[in-house]
Amino acid sequence: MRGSCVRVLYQETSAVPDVPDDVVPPTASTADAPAVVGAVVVAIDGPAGSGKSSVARRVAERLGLPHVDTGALYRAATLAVLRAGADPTDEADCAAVVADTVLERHAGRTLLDGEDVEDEIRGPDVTASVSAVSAHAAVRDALLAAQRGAVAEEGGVVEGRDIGSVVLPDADVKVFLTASVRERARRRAAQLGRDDLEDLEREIVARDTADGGREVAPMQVAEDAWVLDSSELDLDAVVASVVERVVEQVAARPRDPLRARRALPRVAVVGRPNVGKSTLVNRILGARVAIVEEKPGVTRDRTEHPAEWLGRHFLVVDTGGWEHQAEGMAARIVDQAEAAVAAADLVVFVVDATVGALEDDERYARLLRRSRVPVLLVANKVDNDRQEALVHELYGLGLGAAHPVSARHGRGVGDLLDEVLAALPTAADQAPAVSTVPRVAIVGKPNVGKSSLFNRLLGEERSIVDSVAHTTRDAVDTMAEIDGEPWVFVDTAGMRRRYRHGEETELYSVDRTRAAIESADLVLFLLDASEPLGEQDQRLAALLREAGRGVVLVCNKWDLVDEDRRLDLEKELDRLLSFAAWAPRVNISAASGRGLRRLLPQLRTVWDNYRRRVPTREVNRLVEEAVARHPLPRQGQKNLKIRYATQAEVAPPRFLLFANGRLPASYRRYLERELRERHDFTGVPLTIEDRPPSPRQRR
Ligand SMILES: Nc1ncnc2c1ncn2[C@@H]1O[C@H](COP(=O)(O)OP(=O)(O)OP(=O)(O)O)[C@@H](O)[C@H]1O
Ligand SMILES: Nc1ccn([C@@H]2O[C@H](COP(=O)(O)O)[C@@H](O)[C@H]2O)c(=O)n1
Repeated sequence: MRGSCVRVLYQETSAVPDVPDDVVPPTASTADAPAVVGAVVVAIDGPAGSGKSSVARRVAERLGLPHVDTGALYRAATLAVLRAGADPTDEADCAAVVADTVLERHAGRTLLDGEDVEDEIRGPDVTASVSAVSAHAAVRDALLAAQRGAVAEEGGVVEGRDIGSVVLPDADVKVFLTASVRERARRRAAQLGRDDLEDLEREIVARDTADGGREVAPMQVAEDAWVLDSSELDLDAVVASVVERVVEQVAARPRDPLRARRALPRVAVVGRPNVGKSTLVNRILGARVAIVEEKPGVTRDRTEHPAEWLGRHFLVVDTGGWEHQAEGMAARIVDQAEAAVAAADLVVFVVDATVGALEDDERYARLLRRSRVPVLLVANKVDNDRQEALVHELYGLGLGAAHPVSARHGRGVGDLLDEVLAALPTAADQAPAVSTVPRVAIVGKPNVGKSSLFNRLLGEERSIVDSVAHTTRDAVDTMAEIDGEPWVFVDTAGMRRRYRHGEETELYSVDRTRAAIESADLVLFLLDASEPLGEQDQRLAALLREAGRGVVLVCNKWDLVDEDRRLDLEKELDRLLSFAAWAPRVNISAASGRGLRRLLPQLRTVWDNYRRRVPTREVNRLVEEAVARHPLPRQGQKNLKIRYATQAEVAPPRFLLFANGRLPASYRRYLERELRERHDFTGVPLTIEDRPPSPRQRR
């Protein structure tokens, strides 16, 4: 059997290697896929000939997103059915054909079992039968995960009939593109060079009726879709309004750090060679459809695949076999497996239950126990009840009870996936809500005066409203009202003192400070102005640089600073905080209270700036004017162009530039300076990202 699976690839592919039964190998690669930052998903549904493909392709091009033509998949599946001589109205026949077919899309072409069929699927025979084939639940099921997976990482502009309602109900923007039947027939006639308008109208109505009247996933206007009637609009006007809509939507999207930092949680499947990892991965990906994808910079020894279970999406990372003291190629595989563990949110450690725990399994278990990643131990090859007893022998690995599965037969895999979901972080776990009350972390090396500053800030008339202890560590956040305004001070327990070896020390650690900074909006970075700045200050500055929070620099012990020290300090500060020239500075003496009057107003200003939003129109005007003053450089043969600009996020502000190539960092810095000149972003880091076209669009 040629593999009991439909493989649907939306990536550039090389030759498809021979594969053993039920193993889907990684074959695709994206040369330099853009980072998963602010991936946008645009769904464009609509009736036949309404302009979906033309609009989706251009919108994708303009926004630097992949274009996903789902109709091409149904058309290719239909061609396979016709070629097999199967009956397009017979669900079982169609499903059987589709299950034994390899469908690929790359560079705008459609391949059926390796053959380019892009032109043939657009012909009248396929068009006449495609509605019948696509009405079958079994066919739709087979293609569903592939369509979702196609946008799981990079986002994309996806066109079809049920994208906004069924395939991607969480799409950022949903457009239902329509036009009168007469207009669509006219356009089609022009496109195909036909003049039988009435026949064309009849064909269009027949396809709309079938697609809108079927029981499964009919064509329909999704509840939150924007209906755009293009009967009296030309193509450019339609494209411009869709792009504008997307840009506005992205700008209005609430801050979502999970999405911004990493799209999906990762589950790494690891274990010795031949314990059944790949078979398990294929089971997890779903019996019949997998988008096989290689990540840039990742060799075939470690591949990532979008997967879904009970409506939740995650990435499954398939790794090569782990061996102790491996050399050469095997050593590289081990490196990749270890890297996969380090980057994972959850590790599925597979052991062959029929041979029990070998020395290498024990070594690997020790390594995993030391890692901070949660681990699910899986006993594979448990094909029947009798073999369940084998599981108990794996307790000795110290990773808890093993989950018995048979990856080959699917036994126990559903239960395992339930466990995977339970162990994975949810979006709610990872994405702190947008703050309405500012959260402030006071950070600085031990004994720099954090507690004194905190007490001074709160003063006598100010009331502590509440202190909330976290459950996982002894951090305490303090909510306080200062001059009638609520503030949260993060991890105030970290400022407390404790005794160790007879000495008073602070509860201080870099990890703890990092956690405090990450959970805050604003940071008061406290330095001892009276002493040379040292290594600990540098370490904290590095944390600040990474975290991208609002910052007020506080130079404490100012009463001890003489003229010589002041001159040295300026130089030291220039070096230490060269990346944060935007941070305001207040010199204080927390002990005497001198200078403190100025601190709270600064903090308020930074808080306002941190949430500042510049309207899209204004951002575009500013960029246009900046480009007019300093034209963009050429990139090879191409004139670089910024097509749109928008502020995609607040708190902290993030700007997106949709360009036709990579903008030099120096140019982004220039635009940052322009933004700061016209808008008050004192105290706030600005991120200026460009979104060049995806590799597929560059071809
Ligand atoms: N707003 C428009 N004004 C004029 N022509 C248009 C407009 N939109 C699309 N067209 C033209 O109409 C024709 C059909 O468009 P297109 O193939 O993109 O439709 P479609 O919705 O993808 O069709 P199908 O569902 O059959 O695949 C193309 O020649 C396209 O250039
Ligand atoms: N999401 C989708 C996309 C398409 N179909 C079916 O495929 C036919 C061809 O689509 P085109 O966009 O290429 O015209 C279409 O008529 C539908 O029957 C679908 O069902 N769902």
